Amino acid sequence: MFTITGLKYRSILDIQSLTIDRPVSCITGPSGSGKTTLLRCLNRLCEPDEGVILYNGMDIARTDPVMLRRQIVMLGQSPVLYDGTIGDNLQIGLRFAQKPAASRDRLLEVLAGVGLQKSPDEECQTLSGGERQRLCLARVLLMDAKVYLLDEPSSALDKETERFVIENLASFVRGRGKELILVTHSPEVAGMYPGAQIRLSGGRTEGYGDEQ
Ligand SMILES: Nc1ncnc2c1ncn2[C@@H]1O[C@H](COP(=O)(O)OP(=O)(O)OP(=O)(O)O)[C@@H](O)[C@H]1O
Repeated sequence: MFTITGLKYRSILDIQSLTIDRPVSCITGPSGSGKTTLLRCLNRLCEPDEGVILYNGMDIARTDPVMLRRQIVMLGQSPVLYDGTIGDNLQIGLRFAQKPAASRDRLLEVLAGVGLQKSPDEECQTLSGGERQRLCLARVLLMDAKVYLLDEPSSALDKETERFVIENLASFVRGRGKELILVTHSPEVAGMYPGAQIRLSGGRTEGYGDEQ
């Protein structure tokens, strides 16, 4: 759960009060309204000029950023794939986080969770844009974080795959007491969580869920 008070970041964000307390929340709003910036503030990739962000009651400004980002992981809009196999690309996030490597069964499980029916041994150079996006998503899910901040995770997917992936993500976080906050331009995705939309306009919140 995040509690945001008096948040200001440059001239981009000005949020007086916002509590994000649902298992799955969507940040929506026009291009340039500050959605990515808000997401980045939640794991200290952006440091606000003013205001306080509490995560489960803890002031994130007073938390070690590396420790914080182990619990609160972010997947940006243009994640990087490395040369090598699908398996290499899945394990690399764990290696960077100094976590033990995942078993082959676990790799297959996360790939299935994002609807990617590929072998971990396959090279990733030939993957399509939507397959690459899902591989990056699977890499982040392997991190076993408490909160997943996902910036347009389904932008390259067809509607059917999008629904499959987002529903799987939602049941993954709900089943394990985790949280998912995703930025989306997709009316279909936002429509799946009508009570949990944070609507941003010009860096200000227009409402969250039933608050409006
Ligand atoms: N580090 C920065 N320095 C200056 N301006 C920035 C910085 N980061 C973002 N901006 C500007 O802040 C505004 C909000 O950007 P942001 O990426 O948060 O928007 P967004 O709502 O996620 O947009 P989109 O839907 O197009 O991804 C934009 O006008 C952007 O150009």
